[in-house]
Amino acid sequence: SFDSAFDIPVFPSVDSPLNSGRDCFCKLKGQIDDCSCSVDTVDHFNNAKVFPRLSSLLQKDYFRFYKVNLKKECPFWSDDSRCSMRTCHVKTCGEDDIPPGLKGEHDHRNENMALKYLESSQDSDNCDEDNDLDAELGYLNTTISDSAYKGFELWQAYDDAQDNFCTLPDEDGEAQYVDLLLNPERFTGYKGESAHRIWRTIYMENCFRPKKSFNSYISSSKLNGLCLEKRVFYRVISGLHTSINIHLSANYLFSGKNPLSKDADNENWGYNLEEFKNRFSPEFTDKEGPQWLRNLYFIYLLELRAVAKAAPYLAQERFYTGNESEDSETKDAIMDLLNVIKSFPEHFDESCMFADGTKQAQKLKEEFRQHFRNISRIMDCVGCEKCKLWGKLQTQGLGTALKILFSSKFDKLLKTSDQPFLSRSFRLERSEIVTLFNALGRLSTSIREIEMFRQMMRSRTL
Ligand SMILES: Cc1cc2nc3c(=O)[nH]c(=O)nc-3n(C[C@H](O)[C@H](O)[C@H](O)COP(=O)(O)OP(=O)(O)OC[C@H]3O[C@@H](n4cnc5c(N)ncnc54)[C@H](O)[C@@H]3O)c2cc1C
Repeated sequence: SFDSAFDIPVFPSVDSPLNSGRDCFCKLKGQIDDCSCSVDTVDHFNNAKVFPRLSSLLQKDYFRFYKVNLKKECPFWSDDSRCSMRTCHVKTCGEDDIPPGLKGEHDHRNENMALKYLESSQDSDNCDEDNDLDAELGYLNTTISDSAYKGFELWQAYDDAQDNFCTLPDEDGEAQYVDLLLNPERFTGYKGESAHRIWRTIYMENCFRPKKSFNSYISSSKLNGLCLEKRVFYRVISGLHTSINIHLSANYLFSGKNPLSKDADNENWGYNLEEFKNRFSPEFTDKEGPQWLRNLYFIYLLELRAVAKAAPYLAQERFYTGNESEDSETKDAIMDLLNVIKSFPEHFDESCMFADGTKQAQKLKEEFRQHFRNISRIMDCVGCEKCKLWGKLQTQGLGTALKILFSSKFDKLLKTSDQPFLSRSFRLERSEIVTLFNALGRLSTSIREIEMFRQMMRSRTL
Protein backbone atom coordinates (compact mmCIF):
# COMPACT_ATOMS: atom_id res chain seq x y z
CA SER A 1 0.00 0.00 0.00
CA PHE A 2 1.02 3.63 -0.41
CA ASP A 3 0.96 6.60 1.91
CA SER A 4 -1.38 8.95 0.09
CA ALA A 5 0.21 12.22 1.21
CA PHE A 6 3.68 11.39 -0.03
CA ASP A 7 3.19 8.47 -2.38
CA ILE A 8 5.70 6.27 -0.59
CA PRO A 9 5.32 2.58 0.13
CA VAL A 10 4.10 1.85 3.65
CA PHE A 11 5.80 -1.22 5.00
CA PRO A 12 3.98 -3.66 7.25
CA SER A 13 5.38 -3.98 10.77
CA VAL A 14 7.53 -7.06 10.75
CA ASP A 15 10.64 -7.53 12.76
CA SER A 16 11.62 -4.71 15.06
CA PRO A 17 10.32 -4.25 18.55
CA LEU A 18 8.04 -1.28 19.17
CA ASN A 19 9.92 2.00 19.24
CA SER A 20 13.12 0.54 17.81
CA GLY A 21 14.82 3.25 15.77
CA ARG A 22 12.43 5.94 16.99
CA ASP A 23 15.15 7.46 19.10
CA CYS A 24 17.05 8.31 15.88
CA PHE A 25 14.79 11.36 16.03
CA CYS A 26 15.29 12.14 19.71
CA LYS A 27 17.44 15.19 18.99
CA LEU A 28 15.28 16.43 16.16
CA LYS A 29 13.41 18.94 18.24
CA GLY A 30 14.14 22.26 19.88
CA GLN A 31 16.72 24.82 18.89
CA ILE A 32 19.45 23.93 16.39
CA ASP A 33 22.92 24.34 17.89
CA ASP A 34 24.58 27.71 17.22
CA CYS A 35 21.42 28.93 15.44
CA SER A 36 18.34 30.72 16.65
CA CYS A 37 15.65 28.58 15.01
CA SER A 38 14.16 25.20 15.77
CA VAL A 39 14.14 21.89 13.94
CA ASP A 40 10.32 22.03 13.63
CA THR A 41 10.44 25.40 11.92
CA VAL A 42 12.99 24.13 9.41
CA ASP A 43 11.03 20.91 8.78
CA HIS A 44 7.89 22.80 8.01
CA PHE A 45 9.51 25.53 5.95
CA ASN A 46 11.63 23.12 3.93
CA ASN A 47 9.11 20.37 3.29
CA ALA A 48 6.22 22.64 2.42
CA LYS A 49 7.95 25.55 0.71
CA VAL A 50 11.56 25.05 -0.32
CA PHE A 51 11.69 21.39 -1.31
CA PRO A 52 8.90 21.43 -3.96
CA ARG A 53 10.22 24.63 -5.58
CA LEU A 54 13.85 23.59 -5.54
CA SER A 55 13.20 20.12 -6.94
CA SER A 56 11.33 21.55 -9.87
CA LEU A 57 13.98 24.26 -10.45
CA LEU A 58 16.77 21.67 -10.54
CA GLN A 59 15.08 19.94 -13.49
CA LYS A 60 15.84 22.98 -15.63
CA ASP A 61 18.64 22.74 -18.19
CA TYR A 62 20.67 25.50 -16.56
CA PHE A 63 20.95 23.45 -13.37
CA ARG A 64 21.01 19.87 -14.59
CA PHE A 65 24.20 20.03 -16.67
CA TYR A 66 27.37 20.09 -14.61
CA LYS A 67 30.88 20.15 -16.05
CA VAL A 68 33.34 18.09 -14.09
CA ASN A 69 36.62 16.22 -14.44
CA LEU A 70 36.21 12.82 -12.81
CA LYS A 71 39.64 11.67 -13.99
CA LYS A 72 41.82 14.03 -11.98
CA GLU A 73 44.52 12.24 -10.02
CA CYS A 74 44.24 12.03 -6.29
CA PRO A 75 46.83 14.54 -5.00
CA PHE A 76 47.32 12.80 -1.67
CA TRP A 77 47.86 9.08 -2.26
CA SER A 78 47.97 6.70 -5.17
CA ASP A 79 44.42 5.60 -5.70
CA ASP A 80 44.24 1.85 -5.74
CA SER A 81 40.55 1.26 -5.58
CA ARG A 82 38.76 2.15 -8.82
CA CYS A 83 35.23 0.96 -8.30
CA SER A 84 34.12 -1.30 -11.11
CA MET A 85 30.58 -1.72 -9.84
CA ARG A 86 27.83 -0.80 -12.28
CA THR A 87 26.17 1.35 -9.63
CA CYS A 88 29.27 3.60 -9.50
CA HIS A 89 29.25 4.35 -13.22
CA VAL A 90 28.58 7.91 -14.46
CA LYS A 91 27.10 8.47 -17.90
CA THR A 92 28.59 11.61 -19.45
CA CYS A 93 26.81 13.75 -22.09
CA GLY A 94 27.36 13.55 -25.82
CA GLU A 95 27.80 16.82 -27.75
CA ASP A 96 24.15 16.74 -28.91
CA ASP A 97 22.79 16.45 -25.36
CA ILE A 98 24.20 19.78 -24.20
CA PRO A 99 22.01 22.91 -24.56
CA PRO A 100 23.36 25.24 -27.27
CA GLY A 101 24.00 28.15 -24.90
CA LEU A 102 26.22 26.03 -22.68
CA LYS A 103 28.41 24.81 -25.53
CA GLY A 104 29.82 28.27 -26.05
CA GLU A 105 30.01 28.89 -22.33
CA HIS A 106 32.71 31.45 -21.80
CA ASP A 107 34.68 32.43 -18.81
CA HIS A 108 33.47 35.51 -16.91
CA ARG A 109 37.04 36.37 -16.05
CA ASN A 110 37.85 36.92 -19.72
CA GLU A 111 34.60 38.82 -20.10
CA ASN A 112 35.65 41.15 -17.28
CA MET A 113 38.96 41.83 -18.91
CA ALA A 114 37.31 42.26 -22.28
CA LEU A 115 35.01 44.87 -20.71
CA LYS A 116 37.94 46.74 -19.24
CA TYR A 117 39.63 46.63 -22.61
CA LEU A 118 36.50 47.86 -24.31
CA GLU A 119 36.22 50.75 -21.89
CA SER A 120 39.79 51.79 -22.42
CA SER A 121 39.40 51.67 -26.20
CA GLN A 122 36.16 53.66 -25.95
CA ASP A 123 38.03 56.27 -23.92
CA SER A 124 40.65 56.53 -26.64
CA ASP A 125 37.90 56.84 -29.27
CA ASN A 126 36.63 59.89 -27.44
CA CYS A 127 40.11 61.42 -27.66
CA ASP A 128 40.04 60.96 -31.42
CA GLU A 129 37.11 63.34 -31.57
CA ASP A 130 39.49 66.11 -30.62
CA ASN A 131 40.57 67.47 -34.01
CA ASP A 132 43.83 68.90 -32.67
CA LEU A 133 45.25 65.45 -32.34
CA ASP A 134 47.41 63.95 -35.00
CA ALA A 135 45.89 60.54 -35.51
CA GLU A 136 49.20 58.86 -36.22
CA LEU A 137 51.22 60.45 -33.45
CA GLY A 138 48.41 59.89 -31.02
CA TYR A 139 48.05 56.24 -32.01
CA LEU A 140 47.80 54.12 -28.96
CA ASN A 141 48.18 50.42 -29.40
CA THR A 142 45.18 49.13 -27.47
CA THR A 143 45.49 45.55 -28.62
CA ILE A 144 46.59 43.19 -25.95
CA SER A 145 49.06 40.49 -26.79
CA ASP A 146 48.28 36.86 -26.04
CA SER A 147 51.02 36.70 -23.46
CA ALA A 148 49.71 39.81 -21.69
CA TYR A 149 46.24 38.26 -21.68
CA LYS A 150 47.66 35.11 -20.09
CA GLY A 151 49.30 37.32 -17.48
CA PHE A 152 45.99 39.09 -16.71
CA GLU A 153 44.25 35.75 -16.45
CA LEU A 154 46.82 34.55 -13.94
CA TRP A 155 46.47 37.74 -11.87
CA GLN A 156 42.70 37.49 -12.00
CA ALA A 157 42.77 33.79 -11.09
CA TYR A 158 45.09 34.60 -8.19
CA ASP A 159 42.77 37.40 -7.01
CA ASP A 160 39.70 35.18 -7.28
CA ALA A 161 41.42 32.31 -5.49
CA GLN A 162 41.90 34.54 -2.44
CA ASP A 163 38.13 34.37 -1.99
CA ASN A 164 37.59 30.72 -2.81
CA PHE A 165 36.89 28.04 -0.25
CA CYS A 166 37.33 25.21 -2.70
CA THR A 167 39.43 24.43 -5.72
CA LEU A 168 38.17 26.14 -8.85
CA PRO A 169 35.63 24.25 -10.92
CA ASP A 170 37.14 21.88 -13.46
CA GLU A 171 37.56 23.63 -16.79
CA ASP A 172 40.44 21.59 -18.20
CA GLY A 173 40.34 19.44 -21.31
CA GLU A 174 39.28 16.33 -19.44
CA ALA A 175 36.19 17.94 -17.91
CA GLN A 176 32.92 16.65 -19.36
CA TYR A 177 29.28 17.58 -18.97
CA VAL A 178 27.15 15.26 -16.85
CA ASP A 179 23.36 15.29 -16.81
CA LEU A 180 22.65 15.15 -13.08
CA LEU A 181 19.11 13.89 -13.60
CA LEU A 182 20.43 10.80 -15.39
CA ASN A 183 22.99 10.12 -12.65
CA PRO A 184 21.11 10.47 -9.37
CA GLU A 185 22.89 10.29 -6.03
CA ARG A 186 21.92 6.94 -4.50
CA PHE A 187 23.24 3.70 -3.09
CA THR A 188 26.37 2.55 -4.91
CA GLY A 189 27.84 -0.03 -2.55
CA TYR A 190 31.01 2.07 -2.11
CA LYS A 191 32.31 1.23 1.37
CA GLY A 192 35.20 -0.37 3.25
CA GLU A 193 38.73 0.97 3.55
CA SER A 194 38.62 3.31 0.53
CA ALA A 195 35.49 5.13 1.76
CA HIS A 196 36.72 5.12 5.37
CA ARG A 197 40.09 6.57 4.36
CA ILE A 198 38.30 9.55 2.80
CA TRP A 199 36.10 10.23 5.83
CA ARG A 200 38.99 9.57 8.26
CA THR A 201 41.30 11.95 6.38
CA ILE A 202 38.61 14.61 6.38
CA TYR A 203 37.88 14.37 10.10
CA MET A 204 41.40 13.56 11.29
CA GLU A 205 43.52 15.94 9.25
CA ASN A 206 41.17 18.56 7.93
CA CYS A 207 38.73 19.29 10.73
CA PHE A 208 39.69 21.36 13.73
CA ARG A 209 39.96 18.91 16.61
CA PRO A 210 39.28 19.23 20.32
CA LYS A 211 42.36 18.81 22.51
CA LYS A 212 42.98 15.25 23.69
CA SER A 213 40.72 13.75 21.07
CA PHE A 214 42.67 10.79 19.79
CA ASN A 215 39.95 8.96 17.89
CA SER A 216 39.71 10.08 14.26
CA TYR A 217 35.97 10.68 14.63
CA ILE A 218 35.11 13.60 16.88
CA SER A 219 32.52 12.97 19.57
CA SER A 220 29.90 15.67 19.87
CA SER A 221 30.30 15.95 23.66
CA LYS A 222 33.80 17.38 23.04
CA LEU A 223 32.59 20.04 20.61
CA ASN A 224 31.78 22.62 23.23
CA GLY A 225 35.48 22.94 24.00
CA LEU A 226 35.95 24.42 20.52
CA CYS A 227 35.35 28.02 19.48
CA LEU A 228 32.28 28.83 17.35
CA GLU A 229 34.15 28.82 14.01
CA LYS A 230 35.69 25.38 14.63
CA ARG A 231 32.36 23.96 15.77
CA VAL A 232 30.74 25.33 12.63
CA PHE A 233 33.38 23.64 10.48
CA TYR A 234 32.81 20.24 12.09
CA ARG A 235 29.00 20.51 11.99
CA VAL A 236 29.07 21.42 8.32
CA ILE A 237 31.21 18.40 7.39
CA SER A 238 29.22 16.06 9.60
CA GLY A 239 25.96 17.43 8.13
CA LEU A 240 27.23 16.74 4.61
CA HIS A 241 28.22 13.19 5.65
CA THR A 242 24.73 12.72 7.11
CA SER A 243 23.08 13.91 3.93
CA ILE A 244 25.10 11.48 1.76
CA ASN A 245 24.25 8.58 4.05
CA ILE A 246 20.53 9.50 4.10
CA HIS A 247 20.43 9.49 0.30
CA LEU A 248 21.95 6.05 0.05
CA SER A 249 19.44 4.74 2.63
CA ALA A 250 16.48 6.39 0.88
CA ASN A 251 17.54 5.23 -2.58
CA TYR A 252 18.77 1.78 -1.75
CA LEU A 253 19.23 -1.07 -4.20
CA PHE A 254 17.48 -4.18 -2.90
CA SER A 255 18.24 -7.56 -4.40
CA GLY A 256 15.74 -9.04 -6.84
CA LYS A 257 13.61 -7.34 -9.47
CA ASN A 258 10.62 -5.10 -8.96
CA PRO A 259 8.12 -5.40 -11.82
CA LEU A 260 6.53 -2.06 -10.82
CA SER A 261 9.85 -0.24 -10.90
CA LYS A 262 10.14 2.81 -13.17
CA ASP A 263 13.76 1.81 -13.73
CA ALA A 264 14.58 0.38 -17.17
CA ASP A 265 16.03 -2.83 -15.72
CA ASN A 266 13.23 -3.25 -13.17
CA GLU A 267 15.77 -2.79 -10.43
CA ASN A 268 14.40 -2.68 -6.94
CA TRP A 269 15.23 0.79 -5.58
CA GLY A 270 13.56 2.14 -2.47
CA TYR A 271 13.65 3.26 1.15
CA ASN A 272 15.70 1.02 3.44
CA LEU A 273 14.58 1.77 6.96
CA GLU A 274 16.97 -0.75 8.51
CA GLU A 275 19.92 0.92 6.78
CA PHE A 276 18.75 4.30 8.10
CA LYS A 277 18.42 2.95 11.65
CA ASN A 278 21.83 1.28 11.52
CA ARG A 279 23.38 4.58 10.54
CA PHE A 280 21.56 6.94 12.89
CA SER A 281 20.10 5.18 15.93
CA PRO A 282 21.96 5.82 19.21
CA GLU A 283 22.43 2.11 19.87
CA PHE A 284 24.50 1.52 16.70
CA THR A 285 26.43 4.79 16.68
CA ASP A 286 27.73 5.17 20.20
CA LYS A 287 24.85 7.63 20.80
CA GLU A 288 26.14 9.98 18.07
CA GLY A 289 23.58 9.30 15.28
CA PRO A 290 20.84 11.70 16.46
CA GLN A 291 23.40 14.50 16.72
CA TRP A 292 24.64 13.74 13.18
CA LEU A 293 21.05 14.17 11.97
CA ARG A 294 20.91 17.52 13.76
CA ASN A 295 24.07 18.61 11.94
CA LEU A 296 22.18 18.20 8.66
CA TYR A 297 19.83 20.99 9.79
CA PHE A 298 22.83 23.13 10.62
CA ILE A 299 24.47 22.90 7.18
CA TYR A 300 21.04 23.40 5.57
CA LEU A 301 20.58 26.70 7.44
CA LEU A 302 24.07 27.81 6.49
CA GLU A 303 23.53 27.18 2.76
CA LEU A 304 20.05 28.67 2.88
CA ARG A 305 21.50 31.84 4.37
CA ALA A 306 24.12 32.00 1.60
CA VAL A 307 21.39 31.91 -1.04
CA ALA A 308 19.40 34.57 0.84
CA LYS A 309 22.48 36.78 1.10
CA ALA A 310 23.30 36.37 -2.59
CA ALA A 311 19.66 37.00 -3.62
CA PRO A 312 20.23 40.55 -4.99
CA TYR A 313 23.10 39.23 -7.08
CA LEU A 314 21.29 36.07 -8.22
CA ALA A 315 18.19 38.06 -9.14
CA GLN A 316 20.23 39.74 -11.87
CA GLU A 317 21.72 36.62 -13.42
CA ARG A 318 20.42 35.56 -16.84
CA PHE A 319 20.54 31.74 -16.36
CA TYR A 320 21.29 31.53 -20.05
CA THR A 321 21.12 28.22 -21.93
CA GLY A 322 20.09 29.50 -25.35
CA ASN A 323 16.46 28.39 -25.06
CA GLU A 324 14.47 31.59 -24.55
CA SER A 325 11.27 30.15 -23.09
CA GLU A 326 13.10 27.72 -20.82
CA ASP A 327 15.43 30.50 -19.62
CA SER A 328 12.52 32.75 -18.81
CA GLU A 329 10.80 29.94 -16.83
CA THR A 330 14.04 29.36 -14.95
CA LYS A 331 14.29 33.04 -14.10
CA ASP A 332 10.68 33.10 -12.80
CA ALA A 333 11.28 29.96 -10.74
CA ILE A 334 14.44 31.50 -9.26
CA MET A 335 12.66 34.73 -8.32
CA ASP A 336 9.87 32.76 -6.66
CA LEU A 337 12.35 30.60 -4.70
CA LEU A 338 14.44 33.61 -3.65
CA ASN A 339 11.33 35.38 -2.34
CA VAL A 340 10.40 32.33 -0.30
CA ILE A 341 13.93 31.93 1.06
CA LYS A 342 14.17 35.62 1.95
CA SER A 343 10.93 35.30 3.92
CA PHE A 344 12.49 32.75 6.30
CA PRO A 345 12.71 34.57 9.62
CA GLU A 346 15.69 32.99 11.36
CA HIS A 347 18.64 32.49 9.09
CA PHE A 348 22.09 31.38 10.19
CA ASP A 349 23.97 34.46 11.37
CA GLU A 350 27.45 34.52 9.85
CA SER A 351 28.23 37.97 11.21
CA CYS A 352 29.38 36.54 14.54
CA MET A 353 32.10 34.48 12.86
CA PHE A 354 35.65 35.83 12.45
CA ALA A 355 34.09 38.96 13.86
CA ASP A 356 36.63 40.73 16.03
CA GLY A 357 38.89 41.75 13.13
CA THR A 358 42.05 40.79 15.01
CA LYS A 359 45.02 39.12 13.39
CA GLN A 360 44.01 35.94 15.17
CA ALA A 361 40.53 36.03 13.61
CA GLN A 362 42.11 36.57 10.18
CA LYS A 363 44.45 33.64 10.74
CA LEU A 364 41.55 31.43 11.78
CA LYS A 365 39.61 32.44 8.67
CA GLU A 366 42.58 31.55 6.50
CA GLU A 367 42.94 28.15 8.24
CA PHE A 368 39.21 27.56 7.78
CA ARG A 369 39.60 28.28 4.07
CA GLN A 370 42.67 26.07 3.67
CA HIS A 371 41.05 23.13 5.50
CA PHE A 372 38.01 23.41 3.31
CA ARG A 373 40.06 23.65 0.10
CA ASN A 374 41.85 20.46 1.12
CA ILE A 375 38.55 18.69 1.59
CA SER A 376 37.46 19.67 -1.90
CA ARG A 377 40.77 18.23 -3.24
CA ILE A 378 40.25 14.98 -1.31
CA MET A 379 37.14 14.44 -3.45
CA ASP A 380 39.49 13.52 -6.32
CA CYS A 381 40.50 10.50 -4.22
CA VAL A 382 37.00 9.04 -3.90
CA GLY A 383 37.13 5.57 -5.45
CA CYS A 384 33.61 5.47 -6.92
CA GLU A 385 32.78 7.73 -9.88
CA LYS A 386 29.17 8.40 -8.88
CA CYS A 387 30.14 9.20 -5.27
CA LYS A 388 32.95 11.42 -6.58
CA LEU A 389 30.54 13.29 -8.88
CA TRP A 390 28.15 14.14 -6.06
CA GLY A 391 30.96 14.61 -3.52
CA LYS A 392 32.63 17.17 -5.81
CA LEU A 393 29.36 18.91 -6.60
CA GLN A 394 28.35 19.20 -2.96
CA THR A 395 31.73 20.40 -1.71
CA GLN A 396 31.90 22.97 -4.53
CA GLY A 397 28.39 24.13 -3.65
CA LEU A 398 29.32 24.41 0.00
CA GLY A 399 32.52 26.25 -1.00
CA THR A 400 30.42 28.73 -2.96
CA ALA A 401 28.15 29.23 0.06
CA LEU A 402 31.18 29.91 2.28
CA LYS A 403 32.58 32.34 -0.30
CA ILE A 404 29.28 34.26 -0.30
CA LEU A 405 29.12 34.29 3.48
CA PHE A 406 32.72 35.24 4.20
CA SER A 407 34.09 37.14 1.22
CA SER A 408 34.79 40.73 2.17
CA LYS A 409 34.56 41.65 -1.54
CA PHE A 410 30.96 40.43 -1.63
CA ASP A 411 30.09 42.29 1.58
CA LYS A 412 31.49 45.50 0.09
CA LEU A 413 29.55 44.91 -3.11
CA LEU A 414 26.26 44.49 -1.25
CA LYS A 415 26.85 47.65 0.75
CA THR A 416 27.95 49.90 -2.05
CA SER A 417 26.16 48.89 -5.20
CA ASP A 418 22.52 49.12 -6.20
CA GLN A 419 23.34 47.02 -9.22
CA PRO A 420 25.69 44.32 -8.04
CA PHE A 421 25.96 42.71 -11.47
CA LEU A 422 27.96 45.67 -12.68
CA SER A 423 30.69 44.88 -10.24
CA ARG A 424 33.82 43.34 -11.67
CA SER A 425 35.42 42.62 -8.32
CA PHE A 426 33.10 39.75 -7.41
CA ARG A 427 31.52 37.25 -9.73
CA LEU A 428 30.05 33.81 -9.44
CA GLU A 429 30.82 31.46 -12.32
CA ARG A 430 27.95 29.42 -13.76
CA SER A 431 29.38 26.27 -12.16
CA GLU A 432 29.35 27.98 -8.76
CA ILE A 433 25.67 28.87 -9.13
CA VAL A 434 24.82 25.39 -10.39
CA THR A 435 26.62 23.68 -7.49
CA LEU A 436 25.21 26.12 -4.89
CA PHE A 437 21.60 25.31 -5.82
CA ASN A 438 22.18 21.61 -6.36
CA ALA A 439 23.99 21.30 -3.02
CA LEU A 440 21.08 23.03 -1.26
CA GLY A 441 18.75 20.73 -3.20
CA ARG A 442 20.53 17.65 -1.80
CA LEU A 443 20.19 18.93 1.78
CA SER A 444 16.59 19.93 1.24
CA THR A 445 15.83 16.44 -0.10
CA SER A 446 17.56 14.84 2.90
CA ILE A 447 15.40 16.80 5.34
CA ARG A 448 12.33 15.68 3.47
CA GLU A 449 13.62 12.04 3.47
CA ILE A 450 13.90 12.20 7.25
CA GLU A 451 10.17 12.93 7.33
CA MET A 452 9.58 9.88 5.12
CA PHE A 453 11.60 7.64 7.45
CA ARG A 454 9.74 9.08 10.43
CA GLN A 455 6.42 8.19 8.81
CA MET A 456 7.60 4.69 7.95
CA MET A 457 8.71 4.17 11.52
CA ARG A 458 5.33 5.37 12.81
CA SER A 459 3.40 3.11 10.50
CA ARG A 460 5.47 0.13 11.58
CA THR A 461 4.69 0.63 15.21
CA LEU A 462 0.95 1.10 14.73
C1 LIG B 1 32.63 11.72 -0.57
C2 LIG B 1 31.86 10.43 -0.41
C3 LIG B 1 30.67 10.29 -1.12
C4 LIG B 1 29.96 9.09 -1.00
N1 LIG B 1 28.81 8.95 -1.74
C5 LIG B 1 28.14 7.77 -1.68
C6 LIG B 1 26.98 7.55 -2.49
O1 LIG B 1 26.59 8.42 -3.28
N2 LIG B 1 26.35 6.35 -2.41
C7 LIG B 1 26.80 5.35 -1.56
O2 LIG B 1 26.20 4.28 -1.53
N3 LIG B 1 27.88 5.56 -0.77
C8 LIG B 1 28.55 6.72 -0.80
N4 LIG B 1 29.66 6.89 -0.01
C9 LIG B 1 30.00 5.89 0.99
C10 LIG B 1 29.27 6.12 2.33
O3 LIG B 1 29.32 7.47 2.74
C11 LIG B 1 29.88 5.27 3.46
O4 LIG B 1 31.25 5.57 3.58
C12 LIG B 1 29.73 3.76 3.23
O5 LIG B 1 28.38 3.44 3.04
C13 LIG B 1 30.25 2.99 4.47
O6 LIG B 1 29.50 3.37 5.60
P1 LIG B 1 29.92 3.07 7.09
O7 LIG B 1 28.71 2.63 7.82
O8 LIG B 1 31.08 2.14 7.12
O9 LIG B 1 30.32 4.48 7.75
P2 LIG B 1 30.82 5.78 7.04
O10 LIG B 1 29.67 6.58 6.53
O11 LIG B 1 31.90 5.43 6.06
O12 LIG B 1 31.44 6.60 8.24
C14 LIG B 1 32.73 6.32 8.82
C15 LIG B 1 32.67 6.72 10.27
O13 LIG B 1 32.39 8.10 10.36
C16 LIG B 1 31.58 8.38 11.52
N5 LIG B 1 30.37 9.03 11.02
C17 LIG B 1 29.39 8.50 10.27
N6 LIG B 1 28.47 9.42 9.96
C18 LIG B 1 28.88 10.58 10.51
C19 LIG B 1 28.36 11.90 10.54
N7 LIG B 1 27.25 12.22 9.89
N8 LIG B 1 29.03 12.84 11.24
C20 LIG B 1 30.17 12.56 11.88
N9 LIG B 1 30.72 11.32 11.87
C21 LIG B 1 30.08 10.34 11.19
C22 LIG B 1 31.30 7.05 12.18
O14 LIG B 1 32.20 6.91 13.26
C23 LIG B 1 31.57 6.05 11.09
O15 LIG B 1 32.00 4.82 11.60
C24 LIG B 1 30.42 8.05 -0.12
C25 LIG B 1 31.60 8.22 0.58
C26 LIG B 1 32.34 9.40 0.44
C27 LIG B 1 33.63 9.55 1.19
